[in-house]
Amino acid sequence: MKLLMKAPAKINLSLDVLYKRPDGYHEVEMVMTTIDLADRIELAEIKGNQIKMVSHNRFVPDDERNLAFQAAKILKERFKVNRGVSITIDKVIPVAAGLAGGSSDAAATLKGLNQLWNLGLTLDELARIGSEIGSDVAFCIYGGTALARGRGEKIERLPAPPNCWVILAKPTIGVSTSDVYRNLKVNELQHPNMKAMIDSIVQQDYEGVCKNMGNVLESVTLKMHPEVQHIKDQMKRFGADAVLMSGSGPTVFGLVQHDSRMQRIYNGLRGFCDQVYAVRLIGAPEGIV
Ligand SMILES: C[C@@](CO)(OP(=O)(O)O)[C@H](O)COP(=O)(O)OP(=O)(O)OC[C@H]1O[C@@H](n2ccc(N)nc2=O)[C@H](O)[C@@H]1O
Ligand SMILES: Nc1ncnc2c1ncn2[C@@H]1O[C@H](COP(=O)(O)OP(=O)(O)O)[C@@H](O)[C@H]1O
Repeated sequence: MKLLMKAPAKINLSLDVLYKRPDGYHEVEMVMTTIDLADRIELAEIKGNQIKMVSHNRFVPDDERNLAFQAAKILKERFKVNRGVSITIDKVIPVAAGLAGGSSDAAATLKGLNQLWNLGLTLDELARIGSEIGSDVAFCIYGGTALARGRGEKIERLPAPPNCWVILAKPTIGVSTSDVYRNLKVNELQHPNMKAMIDSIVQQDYEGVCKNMGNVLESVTLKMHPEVQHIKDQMKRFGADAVLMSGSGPTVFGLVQHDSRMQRIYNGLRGFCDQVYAVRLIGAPEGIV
């Protein structure tokens, strides 16, 4: 038997860091939402008792370092599953980009294998297992829009934000999430207004969402990589309503509601940035409006 899963990317509409914890992680508050840019994962039963990992992208490991492999391994060991599976990733989401591609692949693998192996786990149980793999995996299990706290694994679901286009531009640099957190000066941050962001989403106030976007990790990544600031400036100049870096970066996203303005920004950015996408916010979990 075979299963095809969609693994959508996320953006952080708002990302705040409250303090550094004794365990080395940072206590965060983030509003996250899924976008219509997704990897495709094929899960196929194979003979034997192995996990076979297939990836045709040179930046994506095809062994136990892959987060999807780790997801399968945890389920297999914890629930004593004596069956083989091959996991094939068709990579669409840019890698090491602040879009949670690896976390989303892990989440889709957990959800798919839960079905394929008839494990009967709830979303909450899958999210708890996912958070052992990475801080963003729990959010990716639920999808949609959520406030994430703790190190990112405590999820409170939110309604979908007002509909709009998301234009993404990724400069040709990779950013290490742990480097960004390590260089963060937690006492010198300009905190975004998380409550105003959540209220704007609940009230379907598009201008409010735009006005309250903020990401404290920009203070590190923009200094390390000035080209990210340059892309932000260009996106604003071409007419985006609001512009922000996603996660630890380096991907920059801009929001816009009008189709013609989206097209103008997209065409403008294509002139000097290789990886540019224009997608819709999904905002609600698949199948739920
Ligand atoms: C910054 C964010 C925002 O959504 O996303 P990305 O930019 O990676 O997409 C997340 O917080 C990233 O989540 P994720 O990529 O799953 O992080 P993990 O694998 O758990 O951790 C990678 C490293 O980042 C640091 N880390 C991560 C999360 C956190 N709350 N505090 C931390 O200090 C730790 O040093 C950890 O070793
Ligand atoms: N399935 C996967 N897809 C992408 N990267 C993966 C995957 N599994 C492991 N990785 C590793 O995780 C690193 C971060 O990848 P990714 O999840 O795309 O970025 P981010 O954490 O910025 O959202 C990559 O450099 C890659 O080596």
